[in-house]
Amino acid sequence: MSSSNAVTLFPRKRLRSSDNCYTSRLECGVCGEQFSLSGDKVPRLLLCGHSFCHDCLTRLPVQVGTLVCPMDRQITDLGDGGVWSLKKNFALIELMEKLQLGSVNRVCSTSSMASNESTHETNSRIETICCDEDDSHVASLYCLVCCTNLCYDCSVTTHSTKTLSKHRRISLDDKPRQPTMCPLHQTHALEFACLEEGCRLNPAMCYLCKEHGKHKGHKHSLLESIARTARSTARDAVERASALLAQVDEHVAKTQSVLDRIEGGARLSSDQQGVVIRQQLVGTAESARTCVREYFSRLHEALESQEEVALAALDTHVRAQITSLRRMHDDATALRSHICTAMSHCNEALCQEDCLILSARSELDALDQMLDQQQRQLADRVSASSDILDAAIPVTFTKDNHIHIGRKLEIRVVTLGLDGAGKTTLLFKLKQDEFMQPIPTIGFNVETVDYRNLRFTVWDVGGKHKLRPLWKHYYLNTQAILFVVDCCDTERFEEAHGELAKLMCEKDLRDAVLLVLANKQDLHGAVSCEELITRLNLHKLCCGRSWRALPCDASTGNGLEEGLLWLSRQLVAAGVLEVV
Ligand SMILES: Nc1nc2c(ncn2[C@@H]2O[C@H](COP(=O)(O)OP(=O)(O)OP(=O)(O)O)[C@@H](O)[C@H]2O)c(=O)[nH]1
Ligand SMILES: [Mg+2]
Repeated sequence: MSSSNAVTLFPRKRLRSSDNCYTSRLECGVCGEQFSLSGDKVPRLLLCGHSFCHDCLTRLPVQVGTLVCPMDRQITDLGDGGVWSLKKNFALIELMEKLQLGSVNRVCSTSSMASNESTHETNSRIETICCDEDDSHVASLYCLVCCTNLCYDCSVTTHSTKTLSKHRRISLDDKPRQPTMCPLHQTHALEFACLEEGCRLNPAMCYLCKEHGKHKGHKHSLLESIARTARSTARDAVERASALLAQVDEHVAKTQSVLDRIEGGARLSSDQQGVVIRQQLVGTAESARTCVREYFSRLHEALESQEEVALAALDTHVRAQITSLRRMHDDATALRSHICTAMSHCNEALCQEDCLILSARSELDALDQMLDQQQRQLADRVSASSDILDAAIPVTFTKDNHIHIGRKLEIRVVTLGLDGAGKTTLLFKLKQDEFMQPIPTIGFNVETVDYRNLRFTVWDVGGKHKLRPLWKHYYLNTQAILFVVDCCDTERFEEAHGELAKLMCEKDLRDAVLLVLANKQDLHGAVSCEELITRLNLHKLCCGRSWRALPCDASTGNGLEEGLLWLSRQLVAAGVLEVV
């Protein structure tokens, strides 16, 4: 084999500085080329102890069956076999094998160090072995004769001769592994694995360990088959890990992209001409903050304008009240002066003699009449202006922030429900705090019920079947519906449900709040309010409306106060303010 075809066991680039000291000893002293494990460059020993490659030895001059060492000129007998009869330098070959193994291990350890940088890269480096002929090529074949890793091209070029082309080359995956020798019996390879639990830490053994040594009689298996299983497990794990890694990468990218979208900030991108553009992106967090700020800014503006309207209404009210009070005050002062004048006339008359007082009789009668008249007028004026003569200025706000100034804010309520549910009884309990036995209502009853600074005008309409078509005439401007149900009359729950369902569809009652009164709780057999809610399916029926169901009974009035409070909270902003 020519030197160009010589199998290079140690690609020069792979040798570390510590390996350089071996290099000179692994080179033939004649041609200066590296020894190989076999073939033309295999080292052979002369009797003097020097080694030269087989190729060079065949070129040295043979004199009478002897060779002269080119180093110390000592003579070695060749015998019949010529150069082939010289022993190979096995010590050197073994050293070269060990160095080769060390080189492979270093490749692996380099790969594992790189795993800290990226597990992906690690996987590919473990798989990648360089071609021994050219480091820049990736090996895919292994020559069983030359013991070299080769890429396809180098395999063709280095094995082009007739002899070398017969070398068997196999896929790198099928490359036979070097057997590991037993540390106790160095001539025997580790071929078996001990399966005993106690030998778990160090299960590999050679034939001697198995038959006669410390693993004698232990259960065992072939090291190769166990290693194959372990390798297959490792391969599966690598596959699964790489699939998982892809998922994790995707997840990491996604979380980062969401973070970027939330946080915003500077982004670099390039346009079609490749010019890098810096963009400042607004994150969604900042957009949401802007949205909140804008909403409250609009709300502040609306509230400020509503406040101005309310203050203007209050000022107008106060101005009107003051004007009326001043006029009333002036009138009263003028009246007082009239009365004083009349009094002094009367006092003067009292001092007159009898005949003189007689002549003043008609004048005194007129004065008397005038006093009567003034007294009546004053009483009328005082009763008509009871509101004006109150220094308190109660204010109430509706849900849409409109101001109501004065004692009572009027609320229109309509009481509906089946006949006999207790509507009229409840109305009288509210109005007069009395439990009455009313007759069935034909037509309607109407009463006002004062509650704090609200005045409820309650319309109670008869619930008999033939009267129900009249209910619709009471809907307009109704702010609240009281729907009364007799909780003892469970057989008519379905009928009650049907009537309530119709009410919920009425256009004029769209904005009215609904208070369902579970009445007659004092009677034995009355279902609870919770059960009524379920039986009438109120959550579904009243969905989207401001509604509540409360237990009550008209005999004691239990639950009515709570009902009025709930109504007032629904109808008036900030609840019901106490009159100042
Ligand atoms: N024990 C008890 N009886 C009640 C209660 N509420 C109403 N009643 C009685 O139930 C009956 C019917 O009451 P009404 O108030 O007339 O019923 P209504 O809903 O006005 O009936 P219509 O006017 O026909 O629509 C009367 O005998 C009431 O005394 C209650 O809470 N407890
Ligand atoms: Mg009635």
